Amino acid sequence: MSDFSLPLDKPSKPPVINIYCSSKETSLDEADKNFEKLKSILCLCLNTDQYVIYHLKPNQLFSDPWEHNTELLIVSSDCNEQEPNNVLSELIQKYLATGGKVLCFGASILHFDFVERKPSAHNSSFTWNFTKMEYQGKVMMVPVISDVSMTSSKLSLVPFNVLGKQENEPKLPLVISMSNSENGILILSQAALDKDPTDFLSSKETFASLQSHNSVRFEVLQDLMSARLGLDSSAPQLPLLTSATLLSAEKNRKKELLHALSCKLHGSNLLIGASVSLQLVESQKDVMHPISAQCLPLIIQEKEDKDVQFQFFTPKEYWENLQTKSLGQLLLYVDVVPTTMPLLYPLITKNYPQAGLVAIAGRQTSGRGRGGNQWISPPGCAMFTLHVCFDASSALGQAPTFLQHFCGLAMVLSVRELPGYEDINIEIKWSNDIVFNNCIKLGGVLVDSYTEEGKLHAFIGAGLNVSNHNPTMCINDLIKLENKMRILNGMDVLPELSKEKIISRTITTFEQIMAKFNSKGPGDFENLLYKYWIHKNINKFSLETENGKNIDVKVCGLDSQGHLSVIEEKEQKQISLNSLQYSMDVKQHLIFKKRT
Ligand SMILES: O=C(O)CCCC[C@@H]1SC[C@@H]2NC(=O)N[C@@H]21
Repeated sequence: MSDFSLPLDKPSKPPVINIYCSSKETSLDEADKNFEKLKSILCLCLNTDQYVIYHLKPNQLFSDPWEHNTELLIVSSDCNEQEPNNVLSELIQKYLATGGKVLCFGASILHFDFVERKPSAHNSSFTWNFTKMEYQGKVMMVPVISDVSMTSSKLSLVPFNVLGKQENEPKLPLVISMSNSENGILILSQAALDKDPTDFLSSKETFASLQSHNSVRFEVLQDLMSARLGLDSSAPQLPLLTSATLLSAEKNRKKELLHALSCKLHGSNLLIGASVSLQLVESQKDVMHPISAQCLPLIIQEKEDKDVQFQFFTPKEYWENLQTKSLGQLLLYVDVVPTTMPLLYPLITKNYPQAGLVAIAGRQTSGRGRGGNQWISPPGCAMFTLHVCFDASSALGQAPTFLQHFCGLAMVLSVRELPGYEDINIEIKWSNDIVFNNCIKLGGVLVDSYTEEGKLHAFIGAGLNVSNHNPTMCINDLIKLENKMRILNGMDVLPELSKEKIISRTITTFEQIMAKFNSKGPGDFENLLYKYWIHKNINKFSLETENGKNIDVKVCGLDSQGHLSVIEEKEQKQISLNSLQYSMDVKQHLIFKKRT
C-alpha cells in the first residue's frame, strides 16, 4: 500500500453544503441572489474553511448525484411558493432515509400532514406576519408566512422535538427537528431565519425590530448548525466583516455630503443600494454585530477624523499623500468587507455628484476581478473603488473605456514617478494588468458604470499587490531587488512603500490625467501610456477571428474610443478590439475571443 493512501475517516473532497432556493415565481436571477444571501449568512455561522457551499439548482435535483457528498441540504422557500412541492418532498424523504441532513426554511414547501394551510393560503398571494419566537430561553422577533402553521396535534404522529415556539404559545411550534433511525435529521422552520432585516424595509418599525434581534437570530442559526446538525461552527479563517467609517480631511465635505444625502434616507438612517445598503450610525458603540454583507453600518461621526485608527489602514499616511481637488477627499474606509465595488452606490446623489468618493478596504473576502474572476485580497494589497461622474455627452462620456487606462497608468506612475523609484519595472499590459517582466501580474483595474439623467457614473476598482510575496510578487519585492543593485553601486536604499501612499498617489495622478484629457484631448495621456506599455516591444500577435481562423496583427495603440487598435499585417487593415470581448495571452502571442 502506498504511503500516500487517504486515512479511512477523511473525505477525499471537502463536504458540501447545498442550498436549494425555491424559484417558482421568482426569476432565476432572484434565486441566484437568494443563494448569495444565504451563503453570506452561512459564512457568519459556520467554519467555512471546512465546507464548500454550492447552489443546487432545480435542474440539478435529478440530474446530479448531489446526495453523495452533501453534508447538509438547505431549502429556502419564499412567499411565492407555498403549495407543497411533492417532488422535492419525495426526494428529501429519500435523502433523509440514507442519513441525510436537511434544514428547511418555510415549512409549507414540504408535503407534511401537520402543516396546515388556512383556505386563504391556497391563493397565490401570501403575506408575512411577525411574531415573537422563544428558542431555548432566547426571544426574538421572526417573520413567518401568514395562514400557514404546524399543528401540534397532527405532529404527534411523527417523532419530533420543538426547538422554537411562539412565545407564550407552547402549542405553536415554529422550529422542529425530526430524526430517523438512519440518523437523518430534518429541521423544519416556519420562522424565516434565512431572511435578513433588510428584506423587510417597507416598514420602518418592522425593520428596526428585526434588526435589534439580528444577533439572536445568528446565535439560533449557529446552534441549529452545530448542536442540532453536528456541523463545525468554530471560527473560520475568514475574518468577520467590520463596519465602515466615513472620513474626510475637511469636516465640511463630510457635512455637505450628509446634507445632500438627507433626502435619500429611508427612515432616519438607511441608504439603500442595489446589493449593499448602508446604515448610518453615529459611532462604533451604535454598531450591531454580526455585520451582514447586505447592510453595512457606516460610522459618520465619532472622534475627530485624525484620531481614528484601523487595523489595516493609517489615514494620516493617506491624507498626507493625497493632492487632489476633489477625488478621494471623501473616503469610506472598511477593514474587512466582501468587495468595495458596490459600496459607493448608496452614497451617490445628484445633489452632490462631484463628491469624488472613494471606498478603500483593508481586506476583501470576495474580491472581484475582471471577467467574473476572483481577486485575492489580503491586507497587503492596495484596494479601492473610486467614483467619477461626468456628462454622458462629454468626450469621456462618449469614450468611458479610457477611464480604465487612466487608472492603470496612474497606478504605475504612483510608484515610478517617485524620485529613486523610476526603475521599479512595473508596466501595463493590455487591457489593464500591471505586470513585472511582461507577465507576472501585480495589479489590475475593473470598471462598473451606469448612465442616469444624462450623467455617466463610473466606479473604478483597482487592486495592486504592495506587500504580499504570494501568490505572485509585490511592489515591495521589486523594491528589494532594486535595493540589492543600489547597494552594489553604493547608493542609498529605497524605503518600501505603503499601500496608503500608493492609493493616494494613484488617485492624485488619475485626477491630473483626467483633467488634461478633458482640456487637451488624448495626446499627452497616450504618449505617457505608451512609455510604460509592454506593447511597445511585444506587439506581434495572432488574432482569433469570427470564422475560427487566426490572422497576424500588430498592436499599434488605442483607438479614439480607448479600444485596442491593431493592424492586420497582410491587408494593412485597422481593427479595433474591445476588452470586454477579447483577452490577450502574451506568452503565446495570442489575442482570443472571451468565452462567455
Ligand atoms: O481582474 C482584474 O485585473 C481587476 C482586479 C480589480 C481588483 C479590485 S480590488 C478593489 C476593487 N474591489 C474588488 O472587488 N475588485 C476591485
